[in-house]
Amino acid sequence: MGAPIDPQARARLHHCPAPAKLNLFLHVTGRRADGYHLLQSVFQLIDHGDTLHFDLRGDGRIVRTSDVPGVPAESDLIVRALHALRGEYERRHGRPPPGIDVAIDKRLPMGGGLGGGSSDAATALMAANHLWQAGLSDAELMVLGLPLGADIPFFLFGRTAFAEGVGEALRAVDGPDCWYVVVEPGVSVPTAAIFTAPDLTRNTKPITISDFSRTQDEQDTLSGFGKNDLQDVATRLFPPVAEAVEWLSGYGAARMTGSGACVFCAFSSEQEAERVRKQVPARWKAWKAKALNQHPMKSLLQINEL
Ligand SMILES: C[C@](O)(CO)[C@H](O)COP(=O)(O)OP(=O)(O)OC[C@H]1O[C@@H](n2ccc(N)nc2=O)[C@H](O)[C@@H]1O
Ligand SMILES: Nc1ncnc2c1ncn2[C@@H]1O[C@H](COP(=O)(O)OP(=O)(O)OP(=O)(O)O)[C@@H](O)[C@H]1O
Repeated sequence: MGAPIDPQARARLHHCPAPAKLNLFLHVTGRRADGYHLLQSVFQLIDHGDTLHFDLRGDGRIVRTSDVPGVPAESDLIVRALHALRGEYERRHGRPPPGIDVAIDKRLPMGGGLGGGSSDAATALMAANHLWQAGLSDAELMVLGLPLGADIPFFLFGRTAFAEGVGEALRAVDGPDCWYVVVEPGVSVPTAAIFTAPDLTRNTKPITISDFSRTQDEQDTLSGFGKNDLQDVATRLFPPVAEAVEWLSGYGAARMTGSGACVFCAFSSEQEAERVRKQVPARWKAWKAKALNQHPMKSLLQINEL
């Protein structure tokens, strides 16, 4: 049995955004002793993603009320993140928190390189921390989230970020003010298959944060900085990804995000992005999205604090 629901506290948070991320570039600079790869990347939030709904329960249970095809509830990163937060709550407060129902409107494709599962988990941590009044700082939530997904700390950080390590060392950078067209090539790319490929580039020379920031100041930011070191392997193993890169490259500096499969290209206006989106061949799903400079949960929670 969880703690009784405080009638003064708000008992629900509906329409919570879990936005996607794009990796504007992604360099593999080495490998850790445990096999995980050291990365350098700029993570950019965009205004397209999943939507989550939370309701407190009186019985202490954590219940996913919607079906996510291919993801059983017990392995869902949302549910696993909520269990981790419940454990931390119990350690701090000496009693379990109230329970919680979570419903998911899933829009982001799995194995898309858009960080969907990690973003869902980060939104769940922010929402439950608020509803349970658990009192964890963002930094403490990041520590809870990192073992579950390398991108979770970024989503909790909630700003355009220069990331190092496996994605946990984050520094805020000014991101571009632009629109993206994102093409879903219709395949799901397992991240592990890309990182274990023998011919993966693993020795890109490390850059500094100012190498990136300087190009943002001086150059046309839409032409793209660096490259995605995972792209050569992913396009070889998954031909639809190669086709999407080739097609979108006809309109600008197109590139894959994360370990794929999705491919994106930046445009300076919504109209230009819409014009290109309309021409995407019908065999692919495609959408446009705006670059965000702050995670929308941050403002939503501030409003709820008032
Ligand atoms: C590549 C990125 O999409 C960049 O945003 C992410 O770092 C991927 O993070 P993720 O989806 O949370 O990846 P995980 O599901 O933890 O990793 C799957 C597998 O990919 C490999 N992996 C992942 C991340 C990393 N930095 N090095 C790796 O070698 C590991 O074999 C791991 O077992
Ligand atoms: N809530 C969730 N949403 C999506 N996938 C989840 C979720 N929980 C667990 N998973 C598992 O995580 C896997 C990767 O999904 P995800 O959408 O995070 O991939 P991705 O977009 O390629 O992410 P990344 O950019 O981090 O590699 C899925 O195949 C699924 O098995």
